[in-house]
Amino acid sequence: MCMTNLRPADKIFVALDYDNMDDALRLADRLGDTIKTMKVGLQLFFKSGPAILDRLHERGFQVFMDCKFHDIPNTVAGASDSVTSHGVYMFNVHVGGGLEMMRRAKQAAVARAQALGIAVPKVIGVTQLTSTAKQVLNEEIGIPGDVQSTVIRYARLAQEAGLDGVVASGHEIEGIRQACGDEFLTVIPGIRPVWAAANDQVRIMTPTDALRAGASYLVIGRAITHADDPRDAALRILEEVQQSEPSEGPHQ
Ligand SMILES: O=c1ccn([C@@H]2O[C@H](COP(=O)(O)O)[C@@H](O)[C@H]2O)c(=O)[nH]1
Repeated sequence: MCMTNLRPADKIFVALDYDNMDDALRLADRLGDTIKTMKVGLQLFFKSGPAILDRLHERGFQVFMDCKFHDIPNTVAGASDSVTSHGVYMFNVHVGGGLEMMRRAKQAAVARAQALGIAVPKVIGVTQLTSTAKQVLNEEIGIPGDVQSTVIRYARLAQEAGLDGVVASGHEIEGIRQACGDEFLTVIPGIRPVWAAANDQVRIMTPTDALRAGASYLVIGRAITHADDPRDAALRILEEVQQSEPSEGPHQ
């Protein structure tokens, strides 16, 4: 699928990082006429269980299940089978789990989706978290060199395993596209409009710059969810990115 044909709003995933389903659904409902995909992470999932996926699907949203599986191949295959049975649009695994783990995740997703006659979810590899700085990578995690080189190496590995794309920061989009091609998805968190706080994110980029760099999708949480008026913040972000994509005129 050519991501460049998507409307800017369809490239934005809103991170529903809430501790209860009511707040999550309230925000989703406020954005439902604009945003198509909601991201469910572990905080919300542990409180709501799979019911949150059903409630979002009933409302017509696609779901990116951000569970970041990282375990032995057999366990990740089982988890991938289970998450696929919920009809999610996308889920992710850590590239650090290795080739076999990623291959098994993808195979399990394909097998379960085919058995159910549903679309195969996009399986995405997490490279290095956007909260990770070079110093942390080198001195705590123990990987030498710059973040960009590691992210690109991980992206190549994810592609070799048959994954559909990777999670990375905006700063690595160009390198990933050069290494893995334009069809390989880049899912980009650490997105911060100039008017939003960085919080715990380190490798940040504005929505406009990330889309200009070729991001397939942007993941945006607190810039929207912690705003005084989350809907207004989402619309402001959309206005900013639409101005940077003049060719998208008819969809705006
Ligand atoms: O490297 C990563 C991987 C995942 N995330 C997730 O994205 C959102 C970002 O939220 P913000 O509030 O916009 O910072 C959050 O749910 C993370 O778990 C990430 O930030 N970085």
